[in-house]
Amino acid sequence: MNSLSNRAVEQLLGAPGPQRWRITQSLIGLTGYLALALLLWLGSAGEGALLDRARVQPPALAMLLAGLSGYALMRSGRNRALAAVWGCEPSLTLPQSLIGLMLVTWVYAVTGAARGAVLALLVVVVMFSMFALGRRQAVLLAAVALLLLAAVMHAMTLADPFRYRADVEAVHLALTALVLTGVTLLSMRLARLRQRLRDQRTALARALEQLSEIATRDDLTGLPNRRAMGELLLTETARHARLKAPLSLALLDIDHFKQINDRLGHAAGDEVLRGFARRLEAELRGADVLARWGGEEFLLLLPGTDAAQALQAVERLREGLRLQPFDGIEPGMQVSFSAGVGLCLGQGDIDSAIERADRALYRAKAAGRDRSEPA
Ligand SMILES: Nc1nc2c(ncn2[C@@H]2O[C@H](COP(=O)(O)OP(=O)(O)OP(=O)(O)O)[C@@H](O)[C@H]2O)c(=O)[nH]1
Repeated sequence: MNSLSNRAVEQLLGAPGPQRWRITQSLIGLTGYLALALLLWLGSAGEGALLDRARVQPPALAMLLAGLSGYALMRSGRNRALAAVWGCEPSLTLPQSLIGLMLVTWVYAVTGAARGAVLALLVVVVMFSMFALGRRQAVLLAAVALLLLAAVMHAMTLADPFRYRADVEAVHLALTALVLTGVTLLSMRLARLRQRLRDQRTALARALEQLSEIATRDDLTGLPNRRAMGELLLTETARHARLKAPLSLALLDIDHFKQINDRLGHAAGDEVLRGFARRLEAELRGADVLARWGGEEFLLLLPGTDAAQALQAVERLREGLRLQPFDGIEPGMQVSFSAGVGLCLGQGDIDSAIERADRALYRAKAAGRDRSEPA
């Protein structure tokens, strides 16, 4: 039963999303037109009716046609193509409101003594449209509504000055102008509030992005930090176990870094860390990830790489580093690193694999530095 009603809603309103909202709005418009056409029909029924059937029938039919075509346009999705051609938003609010205004002023012209009530409808059309329009379009729409009304009133006072007195029409026009001005000012305020809300949402999204960047990046080198690498290790080991592919990691430590700091200063030491990260990253393959593990220590993750290939990759990094001396910090300055390189056998092996790499790194340091040791 539930799925049946869901299917009926889907048939009527289309798939969920922004277009469904537009279709719903067009259905609300169609309902409004239907209600007004029904009122005109009822008001013109029977002997001595308030309204003249011959005069109200054409605008009533035109309203039905407009309501149905509005729904058909949205339901078929043709509104998007039209919006692209006209350069407006896909709800087609402005053209639809202009049609609504013309129809309502037409109804005003044919409803004789009952026409005063129609003015409220004019305000309703403008009010509904203003929620979707920008400030300039809102003012334009209110101005068009008043101009249309003034033109119809003028024509009526010329055609039948006894029934349509100029002073009564002028009062109608002035009151409508007053209400429309109020509605326009209110909608401008709403538009400002909506804009502020949009700006706040954008700022919030940007702040969240920055926060996640801060939480996962090392600010000195721009590399993923220890926390991000920890998460990556968990997902990558699980993925590689599923793929039954090897995964290696290498712990890299810059040699004699304390001396660099002591001799050149902490700021130069920072610059070396940045330059080291940049140089190594430039040599890495797309899938490999280098993270700052702490101090002058880096962890390299090599997906789809066995231990022998990982050792080769680390030696390629060493060669790349050798070819790019740190001239900007001190002419001819060479920076080297020692590394422990080995396989990681799965999620449960992450900590021990890092420990094995750390012990291998210690051996590389003990053996004279600037070399790699298998873990
Ligand atoms: N400039 C700078 N120095 C750092 C940073 N993090 C750690 N260090 C320094 O890195 C140095 C590491 O020194 P040690 O652990 O003795 O190692 P080392 O001098 O590289 O010697 P070996 O590793 O044995 O070759 C310490 O002096 C730390 O203060 C940093 O972010 N910036």
